[in-house]
Amino acid sequence: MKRCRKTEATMESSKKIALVAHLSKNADLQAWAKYSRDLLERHTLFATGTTVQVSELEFRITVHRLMSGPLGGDRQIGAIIAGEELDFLIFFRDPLELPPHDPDVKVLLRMAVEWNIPAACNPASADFMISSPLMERTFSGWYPTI
Ligand SMILES: O=C(CO)COP(=O)(O)O
Repeated sequence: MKRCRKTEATMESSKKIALVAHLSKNADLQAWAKYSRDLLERHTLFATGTTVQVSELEFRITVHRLMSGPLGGDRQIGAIIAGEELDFLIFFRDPLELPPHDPDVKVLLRMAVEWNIPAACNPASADFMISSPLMERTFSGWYPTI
């Protein structure tokens, strides 16, 4: 199998962050976003359909709206990753229930791993990652190229 080469990439101090939550985890994301609002507002935010409504309405955080997850939102985030326009993924998944678009979820998480995107799938991981000193400065990592 052909392997990818890794090419250096730099994240700026203002990160591009995608926020996603499955329906049963919207309350968790809401609570986490409220707690982390001051940190989040320094960055550029993207969110899928329902998640964006929760974030904008409750906390007045401006986010770039993507499609709802079941209608292609996860794949849109994957495309943003492939376009080298995403630095960070916060995705509160429901581990107990498979959504109808589970294949899309798997692709998104696979892409986050492959593209070396920090991905937090629960509030504690998100807390540790958003409070990292690396969030406030440029960071040199790598991304895959064939
Ligand atoms: O289903 C999702 C991610 O897989 C999230 O989609 P919504 O934000 O539209 O609920």
